[in-house]
Amino acid sequence: MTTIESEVRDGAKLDYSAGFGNEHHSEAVPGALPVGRNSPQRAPLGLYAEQHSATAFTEPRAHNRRSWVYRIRPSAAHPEFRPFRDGNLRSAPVDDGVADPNRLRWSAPPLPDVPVDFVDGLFTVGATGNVLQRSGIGIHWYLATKSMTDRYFADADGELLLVPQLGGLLLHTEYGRLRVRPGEIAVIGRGVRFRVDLLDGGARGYVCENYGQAFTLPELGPIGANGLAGPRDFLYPVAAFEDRDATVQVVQKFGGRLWAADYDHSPLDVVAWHGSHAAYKYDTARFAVMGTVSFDHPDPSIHTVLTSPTDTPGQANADFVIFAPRWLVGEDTFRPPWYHRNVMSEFMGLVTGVYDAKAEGFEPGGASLHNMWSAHGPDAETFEKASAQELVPQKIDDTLAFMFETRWPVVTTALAREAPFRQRNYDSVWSGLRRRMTC
Ligand SMILES: O=C(O)Cc1cc(O)ccc1O
Ligand SMILES: [Fe+2]
Repeated sequence: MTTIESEVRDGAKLDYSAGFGNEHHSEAVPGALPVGRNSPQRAPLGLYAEQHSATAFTEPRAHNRRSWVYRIRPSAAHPEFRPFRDGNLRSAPVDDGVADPNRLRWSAPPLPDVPVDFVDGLFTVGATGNVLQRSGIGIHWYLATKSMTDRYFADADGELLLVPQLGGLLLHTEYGRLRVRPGEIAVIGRGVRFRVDLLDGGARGYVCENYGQAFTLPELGPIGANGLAGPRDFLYPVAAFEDRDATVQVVQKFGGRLWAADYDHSPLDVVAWHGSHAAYKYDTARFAVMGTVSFDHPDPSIHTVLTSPTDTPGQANADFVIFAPRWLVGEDTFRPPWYHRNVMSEFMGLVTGVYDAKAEGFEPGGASLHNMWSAHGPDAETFEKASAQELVPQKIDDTLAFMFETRWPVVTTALAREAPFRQRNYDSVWSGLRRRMTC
Protein backbone atom coordinates (compact mmCIF):
# COMPACT_ATOMS: atom_id res chain seq x y z
CA MET A 1 0.00 0.00 0.00
CA THR A 2 1.19 3.57 -0.66
CA THR A 3 0.22 6.07 2.04
CA ILE A 4 -2.64 4.99 4.23
CA GLU A 5 -5.11 7.28 5.89
CA SER A 6 -7.67 5.76 8.22
CA GLU A 7 -11.02 7.26 9.05
CA VAL A 8 -13.23 6.14 11.90
CA ARG A 9 -16.76 7.45 11.56
CA ASP A 10 -20.18 6.14 12.41
CA GLY A 11 -18.45 3.35 14.33
CA ALA A 12 -16.78 1.96 11.21
CA LYS A 13 -13.15 2.25 10.16
CA LEU A 14 -12.21 2.72 6.53
CA ASP A 15 -8.66 2.84 5.16
CA TYR A 16 -7.68 4.90 2.16
CA SER A 17 -4.65 5.13 -0.08
CA ALA A 18 -3.66 8.78 -0.48
CA GLY A 19 -2.37 10.75 -3.46
CA PHE A 20 -3.99 12.19 -6.57
CA GLY A 21 -3.19 10.14 -9.69
CA ASN A 22 -0.72 7.91 -7.82
CA GLU A 23 0.07 4.35 -8.82
CA HIS A 24 -2.00 2.96 -5.96
CA HIS A 25 -1.84 -0.71 -5.02
CA SER A 26 -3.95 -2.69 -2.63
CA GLU A 27 -4.90 -6.26 -1.83
CA ALA A 28 -7.80 -7.41 0.33
CA VAL A 29 -6.25 -10.88 0.67
CA PRO A 30 -2.48 -11.16 1.22
CA GLY A 31 -0.72 -12.42 -1.89
CA ALA A 32 -3.55 -11.53 -4.31
CA LEU A 33 -1.52 -8.88 -6.12
CA PRO A 34 1.15 -10.22 -8.50
CA VAL A 35 4.58 -8.71 -8.00
CA GLY A 36 6.78 -7.62 -10.89
CA ARG A 37 4.29 -8.33 -13.68
CA ASN A 38 0.66 -7.60 -14.45
CA SER A 39 -0.46 -10.75 -16.18
CA PRO A 40 1.32 -13.88 -14.93
CA GLN A 41 0.45 -17.20 -16.57
CA ARG A 42 -1.70 -17.98 -13.54
CA ALA A 43 -2.72 -14.99 -11.45
CA PRO A 44 -2.42 -15.48 -7.65
CA LEU A 45 -5.20 -17.28 -5.73
CA GLY A 46 -6.90 -18.37 -8.97
CA LEU A 47 -8.02 -14.80 -9.72
CA TYR A 48 -8.54 -13.39 -13.22
CA ALA A 49 -6.33 -10.47 -14.30
CA GLU A 50 -8.04 -7.64 -16.19
CA GLN A 51 -6.92 -4.20 -17.34
CA HIS A 52 -9.17 -1.12 -17.17
CA SER A 53 -7.94 1.42 -19.71
CA ALA A 54 -9.44 4.83 -18.96
CA THR A 55 -7.16 6.54 -21.47
CA ALA A 56 -5.89 5.38 -24.87
CA PHE A 57 -2.80 3.19 -24.45
CA THR A 58 -0.69 5.85 -26.12
CA GLU A 59 -1.76 8.95 -24.17
CA PRO A 60 1.09 10.84 -22.50
CA ARG A 61 2.15 9.51 -19.12
CA ALA A 62 1.07 12.77 -17.43
CA HIS A 63 -2.57 11.93 -17.92
CA ASN A 64 -2.57 8.22 -18.77
CA ARG A 65 -4.99 6.37 -16.45
CA ARG A 66 -5.26 2.63 -16.24
CA SER A 67 -5.57 -0.01 -13.55
CA TRP A 68 -5.02 -3.74 -13.27
CA VAL A 69 -7.60 -5.64 -11.26
CA TYR A 70 -7.51 -9.23 -9.95
CA ARG A 71 -11.02 -10.54 -9.64
CA ILE A 72 -13.06 -13.65 -8.91
CA ARG A 73 -14.66 -13.69 -12.37
CA PRO A 74 -13.58 -11.69 -15.41
CA SER A 75 -15.95 -8.83 -16.25
CA ALA A 76 -16.53 -10.48 -19.62
CA ALA A 77 -18.65 -13.19 -17.96
CA HIS A 78 -22.03 -11.49 -18.24
CA PRO A 79 -25.28 -11.87 -20.20
CA GLU A 80 -26.79 -9.44 -22.71
CA PHE A 81 -27.58 -5.84 -21.71
CA ARG A 82 -31.06 -4.70 -22.71
CA PRO A 83 -32.46 -1.14 -22.87
CA PHE A 84 -33.68 0.03 -19.48
CA ARG A 85 -35.87 2.94 -18.40
CA ASP A 86 -34.07 6.29 -18.40
CA GLY A 87 -36.29 7.83 -15.70
CA ASN A 88 -35.30 11.49 -15.29
CA LEU A 89 -31.78 10.98 -16.61
CA ARG A 90 -30.83 12.75 -19.87
CA SER A 91 -27.66 13.16 -21.90
CA ALA A 92 -26.16 15.52 -24.45
CA PRO A 93 -27.44 16.20 -26.98
CA VAL A 94 -30.67 16.63 -24.99
CA ASP A 95 -33.66 15.65 -27.18
CA ASP A 96 -36.00 18.28 -25.77
CA GLY A 97 -33.23 20.68 -24.80
CA VAL A 98 -33.16 24.46 -24.94
CA ALA A 99 -29.95 26.49 -24.93
CA ASP A 100 -31.53 29.23 -22.85
CA PRO A 101 -29.95 32.70 -22.52
CA ASN A 102 -32.00 33.38 -19.38
CA ARG A 103 -30.69 33.21 -15.84
CA LEU A 104 -32.31 30.17 -14.23
CA ARG A 105 -32.62 29.19 -10.59
CA TRP A 106 -34.14 26.27 -8.75
CA SER A 107 -35.09 25.72 -5.11
CA ALA A 108 -33.90 22.48 -3.54
CA PRO A 109 -35.79 19.58 -5.16
CA PRO A 110 -37.72 17.64 -2.51
CA LEU A 111 -36.74 14.06 -1.77
CA PRO A 112 -39.27 11.57 -3.14
CA ASP A 113 -41.77 10.29 -0.57
CA VAL A 114 -41.41 6.73 -1.89
CA PRO A 115 -38.31 4.51 -1.77
CA VAL A 116 -36.02 5.50 -4.67
CA ASP A 117 -32.38 4.52 -5.01
CA PHE A 118 -29.44 6.53 -6.37
CA VAL A 119 -29.89 5.35 -9.98
CA ASP A 120 -33.64 5.88 -10.16
CA GLY A 121 -33.24 9.19 -8.32
CA LEU A 122 -31.00 10.89 -10.92
CA PHE A 123 -32.59 14.07 -12.31
CA THR A 124 -30.92 15.94 -15.14
CA VAL A 125 -30.83 19.73 -15.11
CA GLY A 126 -28.96 20.08 -18.37
CA ALA A 127 -26.11 18.83 -20.49
CA THR A 128 -23.74 20.01 -23.16
CA GLY A 129 -21.48 18.46 -25.76
CA ASN A 130 -22.02 14.95 -26.98
CA VAL A 131 -21.66 11.69 -25.07
CA LEU A 132 -20.68 9.87 -28.24
CA GLN A 133 -17.85 12.33 -28.89
CA ARG A 134 -16.61 12.19 -25.27
CA SER A 135 -17.01 15.93 -24.90
CA GLY A 136 -19.10 18.06 -22.55
CA ILE A 137 -20.89 17.32 -19.29
CA GLY A 138 -24.22 16.27 -17.85
CA ILE A 139 -25.48 18.09 -14.74
CA HIS A 140 -27.77 16.16 -12.42
CA TRP A 141 -29.20 16.03 -8.95
CA TYR A 142 -29.39 12.72 -7.13
CA LEU A 143 -32.42 12.35 -4.85
CA ALA A 144 -32.36 9.03 -3.04
CA THR A 145 -34.38 7.58 -0.19
CA LYS A 146 -33.11 4.00 -0.19
CA SER A 147 -29.85 2.14 -0.60
CA MET A 148 -29.15 0.14 -3.74
CA THR A 149 -29.86 -3.49 -3.03
CA ASP A 150 -29.02 -6.21 -5.53
CA ARG A 151 -28.24 -3.42 -7.97
CA TYR A 152 -25.05 -1.89 -9.35
CA PHE A 153 -24.37 1.02 -11.66
CA ALA A 154 -21.59 2.01 -14.05
CA ASP A 155 -21.33 5.01 -16.35
CA ALA A 156 -19.50 4.35 -19.61
CA ASP A 157 -20.34 7.89 -20.76
CA GLY A 158 -18.29 9.72 -18.17
CA GLU A 159 -16.76 9.92 -14.75
CA LEU A 160 -19.11 11.03 -11.97
CA LEU A 161 -18.21 13.89 -9.65
CA LEU A 162 -20.59 13.67 -6.70
CA VAL A 163 -21.21 16.66 -4.43
CA PRO A 164 -23.30 15.45 -1.46
CA GLN A 165 -25.52 18.13 0.02
CA LEU A 166 -27.78 16.15 2.35
CA GLY A 167 -26.97 12.79 3.93
CA GLY A 168 -23.89 10.63 3.82
CA LEU A 169 -23.11 8.00 1.20
CA LEU A 170 -21.18 4.77 1.43
CA LEU A 171 -19.95 4.06 -2.08
CA HIS A 172 -19.10 0.42 -2.68
CA THR A 173 -16.98 0.44 -5.83
CA GLU A 174 -15.02 -2.18 -7.73
CA TYR A 175 -11.89 -0.70 -6.17
CA GLY A 176 -13.20 -0.59 -2.59
CA ARG A 177 -15.30 1.64 -0.36
CA LEU A 178 -15.51 5.40 0.04
CA ARG A 179 -17.56 7.14 2.68
CA VAL A 180 -18.58 10.67 1.72
CA ARG A 181 -20.50 13.26 3.66
CA PRO A 182 -21.64 16.79 2.77
CA GLY A 183 -18.50 18.93 2.59
CA GLU A 184 -16.66 16.10 0.86
CA ILE A 185 -16.81 15.15 -2.81
CA ALA A 186 -16.23 11.88 -4.63
CA VAL A 187 -15.20 11.08 -8.18
CA ILE A 188 -16.08 7.68 -9.60
CA GLY A 189 -13.94 6.90 -12.62
CA ARG A 190 -15.54 6.29 -15.99
CA GLY A 191 -16.95 2.79 -16.26
CA VAL A 192 -16.31 1.85 -12.60
CA ARG A 193 -19.11 -0.30 -11.17
CA PHE A 194 -20.53 0.76 -7.80
CA ARG A 195 -23.53 0.74 -5.55
CA VAL A 196 -24.66 3.41 -3.12
CA ASP A 197 -25.73 2.87 0.48
CA LEU A 198 -27.40 5.77 2.25
CA LEU A 199 -25.96 6.46 5.69
CA ASP A 200 -28.79 8.70 6.87
CA GLY A 201 -31.93 7.40 5.21
CA GLY A 202 -32.16 10.12 2.56
CA ALA A 203 -29.63 11.80 0.33
CA ARG A 204 -29.51 14.74 -2.05
CA GLY A 205 -26.56 16.01 -4.00
CA TYR A 206 -25.23 17.18 -7.31
CA VAL A 207 -23.48 15.25 -10.07
CA CYS A 208 -21.17 16.50 -12.78
CA GLU A 209 -21.04 13.69 -15.31
CA ASN A 210 -17.82 14.44 -17.14
CA TYR A 211 -17.92 13.08 -20.69
CA GLY A 212 -14.51 14.63 -21.46
CA GLN A 213 -10.96 14.19 -20.22
CA ALA A 214 -10.74 12.94 -16.65
CA PHE A 215 -10.58 15.56 -13.92
CA THR A 216 -7.11 16.51 -12.88
CA LEU A 217 -5.53 19.08 -10.58
CA PRO A 218 -5.18 22.57 -12.06
CA GLU A 219 -1.74 24.02 -12.78
CA LEU A 220 -0.62 26.36 -10.00
CA GLY A 221 1.42 28.80 -12.09
CA PRO A 222 2.89 31.62 -9.99
CA ILE A 223 1.12 30.32 -6.86
CA GLY A 224 3.98 27.83 -6.69
CA ALA A 225 4.17 24.19 -5.68
CA ASN A 226 1.55 24.32 -2.91
CA GLY A 227 -1.91 25.67 -2.28
CA LEU A 228 -5.51 25.00 -3.35
CA ALA A 229 -6.16 21.23 -3.28
CA GLY A 230 -3.11 19.23 -2.17
CA PRO A 231 -2.50 15.94 -4.04
CA ARG A 232 -2.09 13.92 -0.84
CA ASP A 233 -5.60 14.82 0.32
CA PHE A 234 -7.26 12.82 -2.44
CA LEU A 235 -8.15 9.48 -0.89
CA TYR A 236 -8.57 6.30 -2.91
CA PRO A 237 -10.23 3.13 -1.63
CA VAL A 238 -8.34 0.03 -0.61
CA ALA A 239 -9.44 -3.26 -2.14
CA ALA A 240 -12.65 -4.71 -0.66
CA PHE A 241 -14.69 -7.29 -2.50
CA GLU A 242 -18.07 -8.97 -2.48
CA ASP A 243 -17.93 -12.75 -2.94
CA ARG A 244 -21.59 -13.14 -3.66
CA ASP A 245 -23.48 -15.54 -5.93
CA ALA A 246 -26.96 -14.05 -6.33
CA THR A 247 -29.10 -12.56 -9.08
CA VAL A 248 -28.25 -8.88 -9.24
CA GLN A 249 -29.03 -6.17 -11.72
CA VAL A 250 -26.19 -4.25 -13.33
CA VAL A 251 -27.30 -0.97 -14.90
CA GLN A 252 -24.93 0.87 -17.16
CA LYS A 253 -25.23 4.20 -18.90
CA PHE A 254 -23.94 3.88 -22.43
CA GLY A 255 -24.40 6.28 -25.35
CA GLY A 256 -26.81 8.42 -23.37
CA ARG A 257 -29.19 5.60 -22.46
CA LEU A 258 -29.50 3.14 -19.61
CA TRP A 259 -29.03 -0.57 -20.20
CA ALA A 260 -29.44 -3.42 -17.72
CA ALA A 261 -28.39 -7.05 -17.38
CA ASP A 262 -29.02 -9.65 -14.70
CA TYR A 263 -25.76 -11.10 -13.42
CA ASP A 264 -25.48 -14.23 -11.29
CA HIS A 265 -22.79 -12.67 -9.09
CA SER A 266 -21.71 -9.35 -7.67
CA PRO A 267 -19.54 -7.37 -10.11
CA LEU A 268 -17.67 -5.92 -7.11
CA ASP A 269 -15.39 -8.97 -6.93
CA VAL A 270 -11.97 -7.29 -7.24
CA VAL A 271 -9.68 -8.80 -4.60
CA ALA A 272 -6.60 -6.74 -5.47
CA TRP A 273 -5.71 -3.89 -7.80
CA HIS A 274 -3.03 -1.46 -8.76
CA GLY A 275 -3.03 1.61 -10.94
CA SER A 276 -4.31 5.13 -11.35
CA HIS A 277 -7.89 4.68 -12.55
CA ALA A 278 -10.33 4.10 -9.69
CA ALA A 279 -12.48 6.34 -7.52
CA TYR A 280 -11.45 8.91 -4.95
CA LYS A 281 -12.78 11.38 -2.42
CA TYR A 282 -11.69 14.79 -1.18
CA ASP A 283 -12.67 16.84 1.86
CA THR A 284 -13.20 20.47 0.80
CA ALA A 285 -12.19 21.55 4.33
CA ARG A 286 -8.62 20.71 3.25
CA PHE A 287 -8.68 23.24 0.40
CA ALA A 288 -6.07 25.97 1.00
CA VAL A 289 -8.02 28.99 -0.23
CA MET A 290 -6.07 31.77 -1.91
CA GLY A 291 -7.34 35.32 -2.21
CA THR A 292 -6.33 38.94 -2.28
CA VAL A 293 -4.44 40.51 0.61
CA SER A 294 -4.58 43.93 -1.03
CA PHE A 295 -7.55 44.87 -3.20
CA ASP A 296 -10.05 43.64 -5.81
CA HIS A 297 -12.03 40.44 -5.95
CA PRO A 298 -9.98 37.76 -7.76
CA ASP A 299 -11.25 35.69 -10.66
CA PRO A 300 -12.93 32.54 -9.33
CA SER A 301 -10.44 30.30 -11.15
CA ILE A 302 -8.35 30.80 -7.98
CA HIS A 303 -10.82 28.41 -6.29
CA THR A 304 -10.50 25.52 -8.79
CA VAL A 305 -10.31 22.09 -7.16
CA LEU A 306 -10.34 19.95 -10.30
CA THR A 307 -10.35 20.63 -14.00
CA SER A 308 -11.22 18.58 -17.07
CA PRO A 309 -9.12 20.16 -19.82
CA THR A 310 -9.81 20.24 -23.55
CA ASP A 311 -7.38 20.46 -26.43
CA THR A 312 -7.55 24.28 -26.15
CA PRO A 313 -5.38 25.46 -23.27
CA GLY A 314 -7.38 27.22 -20.54
CA GLN A 315 -10.80 26.36 -22.00
CA ALA A 316 -12.04 23.68 -19.64
CA ASN A 317 -14.56 21.05 -20.56
CA ALA A 318 -15.41 21.40 -16.87
CA ASP A 319 -13.92 23.15 -13.88
CA PHE A 320 -15.02 22.24 -10.38
CA VAL A 321 -14.69 25.38 -8.27
CA ILE A 322 -15.55 25.83 -4.58
CA PHE A 323 -16.43 28.90 -2.52
CA ALA A 324 -15.28 27.73 0.89
CA PRO A 325 -14.89 29.54 4.22
CA ARG A 326 -12.25 32.27 3.94
CA TRP A 327 -11.22 35.71 5.14
CA LEU A 328 -12.03 38.78 3.10
CA VAL A 329 -9.62 41.62 3.73
CA GLY A 330 -9.63 43.61 0.48
CA GLU A 331 -9.27 47.35 0.99
CA ASP A 332 -11.32 49.81 -1.09
CA THR A 333 -12.91 46.78 -2.69
CA PHE A 334 -16.41 45.70 -3.58
CA ARG A 335 -15.97 42.34 -1.88
CA PRO A 336 -18.70 40.06 -3.29
CA PRO A 337 -18.38 38.67 -6.83
CA TRP A 338 -18.53 41.47 -9.38
CA TYR A 339 -21.19 41.83 -12.05
CA HIS A 340 -20.22 39.51 -14.81
CA ARG A 341 -20.83 38.29 -18.35
CA ASN A 342 -18.80 35.23 -19.20
CA VAL A 343 -18.18 33.15 -22.31
CA MET A 344 -17.96 30.17 -19.95
CA SER A 345 -21.24 28.78 -18.54
CA GLU A 346 -21.68 28.68 -14.77
CA PHE A 347 -23.85 26.15 -12.95
CA MET A 348 -23.82 26.75 -9.19
CA GLY A 349 -25.00 24.77 -6.20
CA LEU A 350 -24.97 25.39 -2.45
CA VAL A 351 -24.07 22.68 0.04
CA THR A 352 -24.61 24.78 3.14
CA GLY A 353 -24.88 28.35 4.42
CA VAL A 354 -25.30 31.52 2.40
CA TYR A 355 -23.42 32.44 -0.79
CA ASP A 356 -21.87 35.91 -0.66
CA ALA A 357 -23.47 37.11 -3.92
CA LYS A 358 -27.04 36.23 -3.01
CA ALA A 359 -28.68 37.48 0.18
CA GLU A 360 -31.68 35.19 -0.28
CA GLY A 361 -33.25 32.65 -2.63
CA PHE A 362 -30.13 30.62 -3.41
CA GLU A 363 -30.90 27.71 -1.10
CA PRO A 364 -28.80 24.80 0.12
CA GLY A 365 -29.69 21.99 -2.29
CA GLY A 366 -30.87 24.47 -4.92
CA ALA A 367 -29.01 25.60 -8.01
CA SER A 368 -28.55 28.37 -10.55
CA LEU A 369 -27.46 28.36 -14.16
CA HIS A 370 -25.88 31.46 -15.65
CA ASN A 371 -25.37 30.29 -19.17
CA MET A 372 -22.73 31.60 -21.58
CA TRP A 373 -22.84 35.43 -21.66
CA SER A 374 -25.84 35.79 -19.36
CA ALA A 375 -25.47 38.86 -17.14
CA HIS A 376 -25.36 38.07 -13.43
CA GLY A 377 -23.85 39.11 -10.13
CA PRO A 378 -24.95 40.22 -6.68
CA ASP A 379 -28.63 40.71 -6.05
CA ALA A 380 -29.86 44.20 -5.15
CA GLU A 381 -29.74 43.62 -1.39
CA THR A 382 -26.17 42.29 -1.50
CA PHE A 383 -25.07 45.23 -3.64
CA GLU A 384 -26.51 47.77 -1.19
CA LYS A 385 -24.85 46.12 1.79
CA ALA A 386 -21.46 45.56 0.18
CA SER A 387 -21.25 49.11 -1.12
CA ALA A 388 -21.86 50.53 2.35
CA GLN A 389 -20.09 48.05 4.64
CA GLU A 390 -17.11 49.01 6.76
CA LEU A 391 -14.15 47.16 5.27
CA VAL A 392 -12.81 45.45 8.38
CA PRO A 393 -11.40 41.92 7.97
CA GLN A 394 -14.41 39.63 7.60
CA LYS A 395 -14.68 35.85 7.85
CA ILE A 396 -17.02 34.18 5.38
CA ASP A 397 -17.88 31.13 7.46
CA ASP A 398 -20.16 28.10 7.64
CA THR A 399 -20.76 28.05 3.91
CA LEU A 400 -19.87 25.96 0.90
CA ALA A 401 -20.99 26.89 -2.60
CA PHE A 402 -19.57 25.41 -5.77
CA MET A 403 -19.58 25.86 -9.52
CA PHE A 404 -19.42 23.50 -12.47
CA GLU A 405 -18.05 25.78 -15.15
CA THR A 406 -17.85 24.72 -18.79
CA ARG A 407 -16.69 26.25 -22.05
CA TRP A 408 -19.95 25.17 -23.74
CA PRO A 409 -23.49 26.57 -23.39
CA VAL A 410 -25.56 24.28 -21.14
CA VAL A 411 -28.76 22.95 -22.70
CA THR A 412 -31.52 22.52 -20.14
CA THR A 413 -33.96 19.63 -20.07
CA ALA A 414 -37.75 20.06 -20.23
CA LEU A 415 -37.76 18.35 -16.81
CA ALA A 416 -35.72 21.17 -15.29
CA ARG A 417 -37.51 24.00 -17.10
CA GLU A 418 -40.93 22.71 -16.07
CA ALA A 419 -39.99 21.61 -12.55
CA PRO A 420 -42.32 23.01 -9.87
CA PHE A 421 -39.24 23.95 -7.85
CA ARG A 422 -37.88 26.28 -10.58
CA GLN A 423 -37.96 29.88 -9.39
CA ARG A 424 -39.73 31.57 -12.26
CA ASN A 425 -39.18 35.06 -10.87
CA TYR A 426 -35.36 34.79 -10.63
CA ASP A 427 -34.81 37.90 -12.80
CA SER A 428 -36.44 40.02 -10.11
CA VAL A 429 -33.42 39.67 -7.77
CA TRP A 430 -31.72 42.27 -9.96
CA SER A 431 -34.74 44.49 -10.58
CA GLY A 432 -34.14 46.61 -7.47
CA LEU A 433 -30.79 47.81 -8.83
CA ARG A 434 -31.71 51.43 -9.33
CA ARG A 435 -29.85 54.14 -11.19
CA ARG A 436 -27.21 55.61 -8.83
CA MET A 437 -25.20 57.94 -11.07
CA THR A 438 -24.63 61.18 -9.24
CA CYS A 439 -23.83 63.70 -11.97
O1 LIG B 1 -21.32 33.96 -8.51
C1 LIG B 1 -20.84 33.66 -9.61
O2 LIG B 1 -21.33 34.01 -10.66
C2 LIG B 1 -19.52 32.91 -9.63
C3 LIG B 1 -18.40 33.86 -9.51
C4 LIG B 1 -17.74 34.02 -8.32
C5 LIG B 1 -16.74 34.92 -8.18
O3 LIG B 1 -16.12 35.05 -7.01
C6 LIG B 1 -16.36 35.72 -9.25
C7 LIG B 1 -17.01 35.57 -10.46
C8 LIG B 1 -18.01 34.64 -10.60
O4 LIG B 1 -18.62 34.46 -11.78
FE1 LIG C 1 -20.26 34.33 -12.52
